[in-house]
Amino acid sequence: MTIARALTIAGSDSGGGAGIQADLKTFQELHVFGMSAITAVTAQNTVGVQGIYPLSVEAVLQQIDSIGLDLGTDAVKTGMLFSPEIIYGVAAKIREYAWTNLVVDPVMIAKGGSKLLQDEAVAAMKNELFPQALVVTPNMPEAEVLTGMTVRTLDDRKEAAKRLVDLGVKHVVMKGGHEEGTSQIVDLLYDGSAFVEFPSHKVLTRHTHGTGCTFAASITAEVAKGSSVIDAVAIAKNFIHAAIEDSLELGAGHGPTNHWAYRQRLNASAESRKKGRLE
Ligand SMILES: Nc1ncnc2c1ncn2[C@@H]1O[C@H](COP(=O)(O)OP(=O)(O)OP(=O)(O)O)[C@@H](O)[C@H]1O
Ligand SMILES: Cc1ncc(CO)c(N)n1
Repeated sequence: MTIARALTIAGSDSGGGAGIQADLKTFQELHVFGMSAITAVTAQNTVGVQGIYPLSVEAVLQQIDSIGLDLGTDAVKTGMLFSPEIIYGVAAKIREYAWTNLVVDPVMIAKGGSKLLQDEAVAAMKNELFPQALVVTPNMPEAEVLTGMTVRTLDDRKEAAKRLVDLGVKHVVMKGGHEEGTSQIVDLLYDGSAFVEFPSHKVLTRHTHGTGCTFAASITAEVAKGSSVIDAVAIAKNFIHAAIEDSLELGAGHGPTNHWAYRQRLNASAESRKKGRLE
């Protein structure tokens, strides 16, 4: 049996809902062996970010080498990268190991407003990481920073996606979680020639801590298993939707999503099919 492997290069969220913790839980749920290189340790919970402690560039790159020189990986996801120095180093390592299944979640700001990426790191991300990316997954505020344009409507998101493909990105998923005044959320996939829409109803909940990390980690896991990007996004959309719908109601603020909800639903439907056959 071949075992699909995925590496996340991201920040640690002590609260367990976002960052490295969300990524590894998601990889595991999708039957992918998860590995990590931590860029920064955050003291964080559902209420906010209480502290950010970036690691040295050397410490980040050594973790990547430990994986590159031994275990190898089938896909890589980047999340919170914090500084231009970390981005330059990470981009060089990804090039060195010729890791082409790269999913870049351009994490900038946590739900409470804390900065997880320095302003001067945006250019490094665009110049060094985007040209190597198979998929980039901006939310609407991130798309605005990356393109310099206002992103409110679906047409704005289509224009922003085109601008990101012009930077060398192969696929853009423009997430719609921040769209206001709608009962539907449409995530938009663009591959440089066509748009595919992934609609779902909007779950009315405040428990959306780490939705972006979990969504991008699901895409990474599916790509690691050999799925096409379009199939990976379809599964990721179902994974995050189940995780938001069956939320755990933890903490006093924006609680985490339920990383086992997708598997629980798959098991339940397999069980009822089995029962149907026996009856
Ligand atoms: N209330 C909701 N109901 C259903 N799906 C949602 C909801 N909020 C977000 N999503 C889905 O979650 C995924 C992440 O979208 P979003 O735009 O919220 O990312 P994000 O802002 O980067 O997340 P975060 O920064 O909290 O990790 C998308 O697939 C989006 O459709
Ligand atoms: C470590 C970390 N990465 C990403 C996010 C964005 O959800 C967060 N809140 N914390």
